[in-house]
Amino acid sequence: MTLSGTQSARIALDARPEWRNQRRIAIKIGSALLTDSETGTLKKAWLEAIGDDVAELKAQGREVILVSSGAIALGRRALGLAPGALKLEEAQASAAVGQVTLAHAYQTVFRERGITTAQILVTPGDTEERRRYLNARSTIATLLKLGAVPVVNENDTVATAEIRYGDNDRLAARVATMMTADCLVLLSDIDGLYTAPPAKNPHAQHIDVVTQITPEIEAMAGDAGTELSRGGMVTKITAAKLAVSAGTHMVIASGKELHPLRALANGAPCTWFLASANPVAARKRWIAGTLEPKGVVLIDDGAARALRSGRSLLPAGVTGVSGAFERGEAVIIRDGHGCEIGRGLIAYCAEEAARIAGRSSHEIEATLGYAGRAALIHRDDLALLHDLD
Ligand SMILES: Nc1ncnc2c1ncn2[C@@H]1O[C@H](COP(=O)(O)OP(=O)(O)O)[C@@H](O)[C@H]1O
Ligand SMILES: N[C@@H](CCC(=O)OP(=O)(O)O)C(=O)O
Repeated sequence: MTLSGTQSARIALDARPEWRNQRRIAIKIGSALLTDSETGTLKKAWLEAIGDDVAELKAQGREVILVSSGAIALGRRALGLAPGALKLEEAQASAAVGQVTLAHAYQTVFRERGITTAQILVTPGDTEERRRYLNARSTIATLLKLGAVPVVNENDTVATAEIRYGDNDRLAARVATMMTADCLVLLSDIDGLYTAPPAKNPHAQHIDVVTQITPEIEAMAGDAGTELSRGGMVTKITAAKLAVSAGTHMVIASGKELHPLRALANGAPCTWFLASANPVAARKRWIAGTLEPKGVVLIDDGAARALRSGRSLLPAGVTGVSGAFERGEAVIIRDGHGCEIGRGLIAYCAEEAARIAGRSSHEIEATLGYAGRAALIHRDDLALLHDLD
């Protein structure tokens, strides 16, 4: 049976995922939390408290990715722009100024806690186009492996109206799903979703858990955004749809008080949107079922055994390549009998893949003239038939 929104509101709190089981966590921080709307400056004490919270999460062995807004809000005041709506070019100029302040503030506060931060500026193309998606994913994965905290924002200075997210809620959902995060936390000025916009509906009720995003749930969001914050609840629900369909839980929690992540761990009120699958399984299904394969890679028996035991596909095990594909596109992998054993996102275009087929990884540089990735298909980008339900 499908639960409606109001039924899901009555689901017992024990339906919430355990906070302690969330190993890779993306956290979105909105402009209104981080900046003072009167002075257009950073709220230093708030950022210090987030630094403490993230340090605690990292000490528990978790990986943290921050998606932080605030560049436009910080930059506009420095440029002397009057309050009110900004033209696109003014917003972009403000972001160029404010992003420097923002990145420096994170670097300073986190360094005091022994944490290295890294700035990642992305456009929708970087998270959605296959070729660039692999680059963004692999850079962020490397930073996480090395213990750093990536601080992501949209590359507002170059993104034009048609090709930008515009709000960081959806950007955060894309980043979280691209990184197969277990959960995405949207820190907001409100402690979750209510049955109606609370400012206009004093009797609106708080919703603890959403198991399915029905039209009834979507209708609960009011108008989008304010001058300082772009999305309102509308973009948060869109973000929730993106997240849960890719296996990432999403939670909306209040960031108004200091130490909001500690509060979340201690059971503060919030709204969880539940994903039905885990993010790794959901990504494998996406690779296997959603993407249209653009080519075929034939592999030998040794490579087939290596893949089945969880290894990446190296060029040495490839006996043939066909089709026209770009780096990052999906291909079918067939064994020596011509049977499909799985699909994957390939790290080289068709022409390059054919040239390195059968060669060992250390010959890649001499063959192609540049040092590419050792694996033709990384194990994280593989979906083998025997792994799928
Ligand atoms: N059904 C709803 N439940 C909760 N908040 C809602 C709802 N509909 C609209 N809102 C508004 O959405 C706001 C949060 O979004 P927003 O201002 O964009 O915050 P942020 O800066 O955190 O992205 C709330 O303060 C509230 O006014
Ligand atoms: N990329 C923009 C953020 C835009 C945005 O989504 O703001 P918010 O609604 O505060 O999360 C900036 O840094 O100003």
